[in-house]
Amino acid sequence: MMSDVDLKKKAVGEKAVEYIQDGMTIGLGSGSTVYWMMKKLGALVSTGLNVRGVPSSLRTEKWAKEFGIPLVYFSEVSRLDVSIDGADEVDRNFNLVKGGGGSLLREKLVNDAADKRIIVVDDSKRVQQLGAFPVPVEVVQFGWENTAKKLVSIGCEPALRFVDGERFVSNNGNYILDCQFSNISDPFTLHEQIKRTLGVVETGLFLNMTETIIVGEEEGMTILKKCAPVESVKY
Ligand SMILES: O=C[C@H](O)[C@H](O)[C@H](O)COP(=O)(O)O
Repeated sequence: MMSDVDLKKKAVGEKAVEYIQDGMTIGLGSGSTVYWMMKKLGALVSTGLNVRGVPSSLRTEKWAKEFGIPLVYFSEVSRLDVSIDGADEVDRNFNLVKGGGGSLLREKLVNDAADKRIIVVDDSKRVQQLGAFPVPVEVVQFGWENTAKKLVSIGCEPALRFVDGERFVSNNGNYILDCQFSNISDPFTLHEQIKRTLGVVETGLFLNMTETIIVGEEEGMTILKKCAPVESVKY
């Protein structure tokens, strides 16, 4: 049986597919919420919807192939019509923490190329202020220990990510440092500080990178849109 959280993820993932129209090129995000969007999208493709997707991770690429979603190389498209992605935290200013699954760099590249960016989350991801979830920071492997020390000096506790007892290596061949800050009052300044650190490739702070957030709740969902009234969908 599916857990309550999984039911919420499934509901918002499937809802996001309503934003997709025939002929669109779609940025396919990563993670367990996006999985449901892709499954539904695959079903629509099998009944004739004509779309193509750019995957933001190898796992997403695998799912796309499994669900029959046609893919196109990122290098072959200049813009995407829409991107649909998950997040680890969303604040009320539409800023996000992403990268819990380690796909932040490709996700940022893909989302940045989209004309419309939709985020799908369950309500446990909504926060007053970013930072309870440690900010994933992708760093080059060479000299990562020194990069980590530099990050300590800007006020965080970085932890090298391990998965199944092994050092996690991103799809780009880099390590991830999960950086716990005690308080992220200004995510924009923090992002710039981290980016200026030698050895850092990208941060999981996605700032001003979405206009629509679909939040799955117990009895429905809330659709948050920048500069538009909140929509409530009840079951
Ligand atoms: O690197 C992973 C991504 O940023 C995911 O979109 C994020 O971690 C949310 O994943 P999930 O939908 O599985 O909670």
